Amino acid sequence: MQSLPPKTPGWLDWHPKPAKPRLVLPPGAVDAHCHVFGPAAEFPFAAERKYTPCDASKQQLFALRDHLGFSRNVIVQATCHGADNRAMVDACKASEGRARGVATVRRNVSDRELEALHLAGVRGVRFNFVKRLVDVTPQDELQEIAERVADLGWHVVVYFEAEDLPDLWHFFSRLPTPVVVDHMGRPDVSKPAHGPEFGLFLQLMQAHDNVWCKVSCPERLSLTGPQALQGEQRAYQDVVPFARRVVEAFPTRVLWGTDWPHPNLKDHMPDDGLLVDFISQIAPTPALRQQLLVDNPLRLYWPEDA
Ligand SMILES: O=C(O)c1cc(C(=O)O)oc(=O)c1
Repeated sequence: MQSLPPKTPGWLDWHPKPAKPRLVLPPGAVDAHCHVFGPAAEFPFAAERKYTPCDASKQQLFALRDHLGFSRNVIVQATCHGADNRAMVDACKASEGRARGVATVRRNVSDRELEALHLAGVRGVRFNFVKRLVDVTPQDELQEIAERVADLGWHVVVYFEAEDLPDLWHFFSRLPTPVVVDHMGRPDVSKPAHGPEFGLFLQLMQAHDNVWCKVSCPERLSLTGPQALQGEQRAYQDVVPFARRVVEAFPTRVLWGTDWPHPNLKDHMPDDGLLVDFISQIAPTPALRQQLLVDNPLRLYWPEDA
């Protein structure tokens, strides 16, 4: 039997026993950002990966979905699988229509491969600019991919660090699809939510009505906590002003996701039930939560049901 690669040193596995959220989610709520990892024995990780995670299977993801009270998932291709979308596609196909996917593809992807991804439930591609996660793909290659997937009605998900937005602004501005920004463009939350750095991100959304934002990953962005552990209902206070600004300014273009199984967290692994409770701090009214968790993700991923 082939031996499996060891996890990256210091790797934190997902929370084994998350609480039941206190927040009652609206019917039809979508966890619009989560991943599957392997299982490595069935779906090996990519040679070019920058980390080796624990396994996080589709069955475990669907069990979490049900436990937290979500109806559907959007499964985003994780960088540890490179452009080998088999684990994500397998999960989408097994979901009985309750999961859509976001893939990673290279310039040489064929039209038939794109069609097969579409049939499996894929509705977007992910472009990653975070240097600790991927080697840079030239922008002309990404532009070409964006133009091809635009014809399928897909969108582009982008992941980048706030300090890189000035350099990426022009590229993002020209993309011919909806553009969904992961994790609020990773603001440095030690800087003010009303300051120039986050202001530039808000300007991007203001200037381009095809730009959407995932108000996700407070556990990744927070510097001072408190962490979503041990029943904490007011977790990640330092992230709240950022996410709340986006939700209130652009209520029709925000999405939320758990980011389960939370790759590369270094200091703690959040309780996913308490992460769901965090939503009430950033989308304080039922109307905002209906848009964030149901109406917006349906428009993008299940337009036939919207
Ligand atoms: O910040 C991260 O480490 C991270 C990594 C990945 C991935 O490896 O795909 O996805 C995410 O949404 C976040």
